[in-house]
Amino acid sequence: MAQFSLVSASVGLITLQNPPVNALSAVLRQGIVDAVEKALCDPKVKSVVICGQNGIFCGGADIREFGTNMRGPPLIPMIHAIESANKPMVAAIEGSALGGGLELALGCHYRIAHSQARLGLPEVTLGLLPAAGGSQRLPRLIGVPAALNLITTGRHVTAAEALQLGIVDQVTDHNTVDAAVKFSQSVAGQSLDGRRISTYPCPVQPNLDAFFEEAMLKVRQSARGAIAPVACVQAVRAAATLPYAQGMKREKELMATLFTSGQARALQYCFFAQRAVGRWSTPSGGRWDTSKPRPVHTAAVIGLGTMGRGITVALAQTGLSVVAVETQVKQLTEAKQAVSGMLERGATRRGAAPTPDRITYSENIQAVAGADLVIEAVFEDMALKEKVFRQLSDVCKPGALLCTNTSALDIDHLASQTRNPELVVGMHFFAPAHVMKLLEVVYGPRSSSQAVATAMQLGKKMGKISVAVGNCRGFVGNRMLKPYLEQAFFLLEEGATPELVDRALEDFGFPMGVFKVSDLSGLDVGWRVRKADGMVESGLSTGPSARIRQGRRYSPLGDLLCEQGRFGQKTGRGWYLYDKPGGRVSKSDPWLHSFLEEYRVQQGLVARRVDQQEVLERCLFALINEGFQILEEGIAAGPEDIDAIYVFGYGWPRHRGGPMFYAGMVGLAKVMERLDHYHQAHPDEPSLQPCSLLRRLVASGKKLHSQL
Ligand SMILES: CC(C)(COP(=O)(O)OP(=O)(O)OC[C@H]1O[C@@H](n2cnc3c(N)ncnc32)[C@H](O)[C@@H]1OP(=O)(O)O)[C@@H](O)C(=O)NCCC(=O)NCCSC(=O)CC(=O)CCCCCCCCCCCCC(=O)O
Ligand SMILES: NC(=O)C1=CN([C@@H]2O[C@H](COP(=O)(O)OP(=O)(O)OC[C@H]3O[C@@H](n4cnc5c(N)ncnc54)[C@H](O)[C@@H]3O)[C@@H](O)[C@H]2O)C=CC1
Repeated sequence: MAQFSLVSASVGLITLQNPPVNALSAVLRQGIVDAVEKALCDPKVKSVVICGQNGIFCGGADIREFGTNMRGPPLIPMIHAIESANKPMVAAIEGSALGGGLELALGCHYRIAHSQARLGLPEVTLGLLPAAGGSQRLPRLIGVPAALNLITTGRHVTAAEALQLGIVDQVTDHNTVDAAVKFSQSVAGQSLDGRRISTYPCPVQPNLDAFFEEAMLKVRQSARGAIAPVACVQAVRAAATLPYAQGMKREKELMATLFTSGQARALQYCFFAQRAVGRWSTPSGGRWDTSKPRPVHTAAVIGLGTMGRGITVALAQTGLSVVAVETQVKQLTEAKQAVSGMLERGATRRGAAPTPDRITYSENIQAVAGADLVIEAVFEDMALKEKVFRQLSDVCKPGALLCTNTSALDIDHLASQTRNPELVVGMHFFAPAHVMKLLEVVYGPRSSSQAVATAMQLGKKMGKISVAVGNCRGFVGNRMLKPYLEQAFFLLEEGATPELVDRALEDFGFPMGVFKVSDLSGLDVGWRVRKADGMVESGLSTGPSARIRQGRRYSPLGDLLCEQGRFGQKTGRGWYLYDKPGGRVSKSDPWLHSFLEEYRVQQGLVARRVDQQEVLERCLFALINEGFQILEEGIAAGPEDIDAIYVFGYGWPRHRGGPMFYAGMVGLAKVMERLDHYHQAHPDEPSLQPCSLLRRLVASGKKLHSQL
């Protein structure tokens, strides 16, 4: 609802009341309409202030209403009524003014913001555009380039930037409502003619056609198939070229195409999934709302290679004291330099002071004795990790949490090396650890709920999307990656090229195809794992048995490349060619194509035409099938957990909602039918056999997601 009160004898104060973020639900919209009418009819009221309760102006339209039969007064006439009022309407912005919230404020004649407030039009991140006049008013207020930037990226701006851009009229460090009330009194009675943004001409944009062509090219490149950014550019173009009323018509048409789109549903699902994963639970009864995390003031990191360095930076940036241990002197020296460089660059980006003084370096594990939490990031070698965990168990103070950043190894086995296995969890960061948003918190059967709660809370403080998952080989993300990679290799054997497979995946929306990613992370990483698993036989034998390992189809292609010293970008050659070792730009490699042809001849394989659809179905459905298996085993608590992991850690296109949501969009029956089809053609590939949960869901007609 919206509360109306008279303050300072002549100011009508309208307070938006819909916790937690004052989203513009039907009830709130009705409340605003009623309160505005009251204020305009009351002769005692000379000016009006609109604010939000509990320190937040408004988080925008109520996203939960989308997709339902929306009732209540529509936003657009409500905002027009505010703008056309003959008494000054002032928005008092505290906390956030986002989406419809900012559009409401843009309908007001003046905007006063608290210095800590943040403003933005994030609709594009939900697959929409600012369709309550935002796409037409903002360019008129701040000019086309600045408005286009905010609308196509959805980024939030600080109050200071909003003032500089001209979105707000004043910024205060004091009580925003008091400041707005005073301000409204000072302008009461003045003409409002120059204050109605819809009447402003849009500032002239030089070289309009070229400007919008370039803008469209840019969003198409970065949107990777997302439709909302494209519609946002079209809407702003309408603002720049059409009178306001016609621009509004165009805004509405564009919104109509977005509003019911699958992409909007997927993006809105991601918004809630990102929040849902914070409400974790474990099979042993641990829960987010009943488990109390332990305080963490000092953290330690063991091993300062690629991951340890990033983790150290992320911890220091969170404000913790960090003890960083590395046994190799050369690595330690390099790590110190790298960490201070990363901290400096991070501070420059955020406009904050660097924080290297919070880090103590040591070559000796004894230095971690005072830490509340330790994260081990030494080589992926079980014997080494066992030794480190035994040492930690001896050295650390009682109650210290012992975490491992292992990508795949058994957490419970590591816990068994310590005196307090209940204090051991996985904290699986993703490279680069100070940048990537995802953190898998892996609990073993003996991990205490307090240990899980502590790691989850620390992840949140570090700005990560933390997802609690059970203990199995590869946990959730890497486990699902295995069948995906496997299918990509098989497709090469059957006639595809790395370019074809990557193109299909990139067209689907991944930032990089599977072979480019392999080149980036290093082909030797998987090779080492396959060797440790006893899968690698050196040299190439021929005949079908050469491609069967442990009773299932196996492709030695990756191993053969590694034997040639082709480790990817680091060696300048992998699935692609690079101009030098460490080069970043991939080129098609004729050698690789001849190699594939020779390999097929040697193996008696006849290349056939593989199309993009087969690439997507085999790679993605095999990955999704593993996701169902993971759900069935209870390794992930729900589909949101898997989807969040893939969207935030593996580049799954957000506008497709994550693999499990995508399966629902495609239709579970179709996914199962295609898997069955491919499994019949390839009976030696168990990852193509639909798992029993998928079969049961299809048989019962049940859905995995209530949104679908
Ligand atoms: C606001 C925040 C910055 C706060 O952050 P924080 O404090 O960290 O809290 P959170 O944990 O994020 O949130 C707490 C809690 O609140 C829920 N929540 C947050 N925002 C919303 C919201 N807007 N709606 C509903 N619920 C919300 C959140 O989920 C949490 O709950 P939980 O999930 O249970 O844990 C932060 O929350 C934030 O960033 N929020 C989102 C801001 C945002 O994106 N706003 C934009 C919303 S979209 C919008 O405003 C669009 C419009 O206004 C346009 C409307 C026009 C509609 C016209 C329709 C016409 C259609 C025509 C087509 C016709 C088709 C046809 O012809 O049929
Ligand atoms: N590289 C990646 O992309 C990711 C790696 N991981 C995991 O993180 C862990 C570390 O991986 P990377 O950082 O890539 O390895 P790395 O090889 O870059 O670094 C490991 C570091 O540990 C040091 N070290 C070895 N034994 C030590 C000991 N006893 N005490 C202190 N330091 C010791 C080494 O000298 C080296 O500097 C592995 O378990 C890996 O599986 C997890 C996610 C992603």
